[in-house]
Amino acid sequence: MVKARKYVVKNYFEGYPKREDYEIVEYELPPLKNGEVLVKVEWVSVDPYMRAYNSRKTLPYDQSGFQVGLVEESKDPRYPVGSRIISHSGWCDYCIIKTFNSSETIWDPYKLPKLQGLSNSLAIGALGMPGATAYFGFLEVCKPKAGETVVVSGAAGAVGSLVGQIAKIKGCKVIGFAGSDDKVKWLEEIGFDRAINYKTADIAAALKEAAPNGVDCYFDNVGGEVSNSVISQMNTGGRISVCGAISSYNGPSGATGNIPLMTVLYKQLLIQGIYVDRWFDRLDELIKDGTEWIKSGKLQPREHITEGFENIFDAFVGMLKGDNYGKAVVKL
Ligand SMILES: NC(=O)C1=CN([C@@H]2O[C@H](COP(=O)(O)OP(=O)(O)OC[C@H]3O[C@@H](n4cnc5c(N)ncnc54)[C@H](OP(=O)(O)O)[C@@H]3O)[C@@H](O)[C@H]2O)C=CC1
Ligand SMILES: CCCCCC(=O)/C=C/[C@H]1[C@H](O)CC(=O)[C@@H]1CCCCCCC(=O)O
Repeated sequence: MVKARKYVVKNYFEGYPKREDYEIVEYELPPLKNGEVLVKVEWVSVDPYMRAYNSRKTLPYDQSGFQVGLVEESKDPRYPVGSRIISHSGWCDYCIIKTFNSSETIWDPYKLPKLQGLSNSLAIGALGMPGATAYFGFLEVCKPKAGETVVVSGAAGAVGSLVGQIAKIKGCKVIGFAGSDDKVKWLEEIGFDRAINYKTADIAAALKEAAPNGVDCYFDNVGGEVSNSVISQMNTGGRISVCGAISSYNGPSGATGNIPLMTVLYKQLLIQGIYVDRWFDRLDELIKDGTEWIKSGKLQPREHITEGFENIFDAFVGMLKGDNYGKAVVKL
């Protein structure tokens, strides 16, 4: 019998999640059935949606989340002992994964893609769900052209830092918004033409100065005041990919600001909300381009690594508060 631990959410969050909103439950895993594998979890992801979806769930619930796991016992020949599996099995240290419905949706388990020697953690970051969000959500919706001006909010985070770098690969001018001067410095080091600290700058004035000819593409991770300012400065025919609205997740629900609809109208802007799920069947395209770009140094995926099962909660709240540069992951 294998003993496992998992995080169970007991409460609806008020403001930032609190440690007492979670309980760590220890339990014994049952024997494996056909079509199941026993997995030792190696990497766990902490993501903003875990905050945003809390109010929609029935309590109590097991905290979901992507993870990379090592197969220690197998009753599915497709996943032999010693192989690795990506699944949405949540914050736990051991688990049993049902493999029968592999790879039908983004929440089904799938084999760790071939990462050519890169860290397996990238499979839940730049070469996994957040990477696919950046790659498809930006390229398919914003359809950037070389020379265009691209703005990214949440630019120093997992998705945003990739979008900005992909935009540079595509020959665009890139401006990012992030929450500290040190993040601004890092973004400029990895190739952003300009980064702006949204907490201290006059957002509209700083953007006007950084993008005197207006904005063609906007990849929005945050909503709120930043988005209102950016949308107000879009050029005719501009494209906006609405990926997230984290400025509203920890506060009163729906507090995403006022979209300047008259600008949308007279600039004929395209605004599209995206859910990465819809591109999941094209993950191989991300893996191909992403590994190539990383290996050649064109894309530098940064990870903010916290160690230890007991520290997953702290990593989660730290990410919500902006501690992370790039993808926040936990190594068990
Ligand atoms: N649509 C989809 O399919 C998907 C959507 N998403 C969305 O993408 C966004 C980014 O996710 P992800 O890259 O994983 O997370 P990040 O790695 O960007 O981490 C969250 C970041 O949000 C920033 N932040 C926190 N509070 C605020 C605020 N009030 N205003 C502005 N920024 C804030 C912090 O950076 P800072 O220091 O700069 O404030 C923090 O680092 C989220 O909105 C998420 O929900 C993610 C994956 C899939
Ligand atoms: C309502 C807030 C929108 C948040 C946008 C966002 O971050 C979406 C992320 C999803 C992405 O499309 C793929 C995912 O895995 C993320 C959502 C996962 C939803 C599962 C929620 C239910 C659960 O906790 O089991």
